[in-house]
Amino acid sequence: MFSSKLCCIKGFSSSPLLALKSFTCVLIDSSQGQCTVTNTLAAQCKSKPQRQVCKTVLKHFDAQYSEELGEQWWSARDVLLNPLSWQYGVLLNRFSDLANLRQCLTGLGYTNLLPQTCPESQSHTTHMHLQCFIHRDPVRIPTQGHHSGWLKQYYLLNAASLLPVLTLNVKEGENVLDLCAAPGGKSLAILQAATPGLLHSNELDKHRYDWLLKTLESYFPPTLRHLLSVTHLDGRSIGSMRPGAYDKVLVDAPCSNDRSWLYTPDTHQGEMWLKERTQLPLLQKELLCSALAAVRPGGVVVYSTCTMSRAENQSVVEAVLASYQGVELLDLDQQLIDSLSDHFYFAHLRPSVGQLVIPQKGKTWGPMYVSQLRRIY
Ligand SMILES: C[S@@+](CC[C@H](N)C(=O)[O-])C[C@H]1O[C@@H](n2cnc3c(N)ncnc32)[C@H](O)[C@@H]1O
Repeated sequence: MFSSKLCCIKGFSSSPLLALKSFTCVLIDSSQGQCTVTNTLAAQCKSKPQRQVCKTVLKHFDAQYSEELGEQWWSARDVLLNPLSWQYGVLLNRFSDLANLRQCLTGLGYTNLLPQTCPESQSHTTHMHLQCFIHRDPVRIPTQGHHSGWLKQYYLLNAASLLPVLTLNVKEGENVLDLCAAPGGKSLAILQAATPGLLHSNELDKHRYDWLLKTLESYFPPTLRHLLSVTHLDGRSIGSMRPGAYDKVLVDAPCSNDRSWLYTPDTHQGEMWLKERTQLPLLQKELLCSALAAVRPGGVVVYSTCTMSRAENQSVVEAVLASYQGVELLDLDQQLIDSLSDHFYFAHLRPSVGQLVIPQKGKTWGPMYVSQLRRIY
């Protein structure tokens, strides 16, 4: 029987998302560097009810993904239908007081996703600052609450979300646009990887824009906030408003989020989403074109989604490449792919445009699609 650990950071409330039956609670006092296993906390932890799979969405996925991904879909499906097997990444905040947190995580069996020594010859130097701890088991530590004037120590995420940021490979002083930024996980990861000259994080939805502001405030020190610009605009207009203004642009596009759609609370909502799904590729193409207009000649645009859908991934990139002059498709860095292959399963794509991480047993990260384009002129 699988057994999972739940960590409680002293002084912060815990909010476990999974059923408690098979949990061991772990108390971390990171200021002392001690990790104490205790079952007494179990009684204090309240679980959320198990989520129900939406049969309408599952049926749709079965038809589409078995055709697009073949056997790979059926093994991804097993993981998606078993939330108790899901892994969670812990992205450390280099601006916070980390005290002995690294040591505690290591003591609990966490390892760093990215190598921390990077020979000169390697092109991906952004690995150096970015520290994401992962566990081979479905261990989840609690999120930290917002306290004004205090910087959070870590951000929980699907570790495959770092692939677009690693591909963007932001260098010190570069001007970067995160076109669809809320709730802010990737903006935050960009700021961990390097200190840009400017990070412009944009979000269309007002509620999510407020959430984005809060994320940045919780993780980034006031002394460096002049490096940030946060806007509430339609990303489709930024290309014409600020042509050629950025060295790098990330388009983490609105998409059919396979993981959460599968757990749509009611069938009617599921049906609505599946209808809306057909509209997404047009929006995604417009956002990608806007990003290409916003990047300088020679600059790089990374397009990403958290769906496995070919129509929202390869087909969007192919359509933009066919219609937009002076743009080329770049392969993702092979050293990066190789270094992540121990943890991520990269799907075999047809056509092979970009890279797609899909969940598999023991490597439950993803879905995450990433492709990289360069504006030539
Ligand atoms: C996949 S989410 C982004 C996640 C974010 N990058 C992160 O890592 O936390 C896509 C976001 O795009 C926003 N969005 C949708 N349409 C948009 C548009 N036209 N312009 C800008 N943002 C948009 C959505 O509200 C949503 O917050």
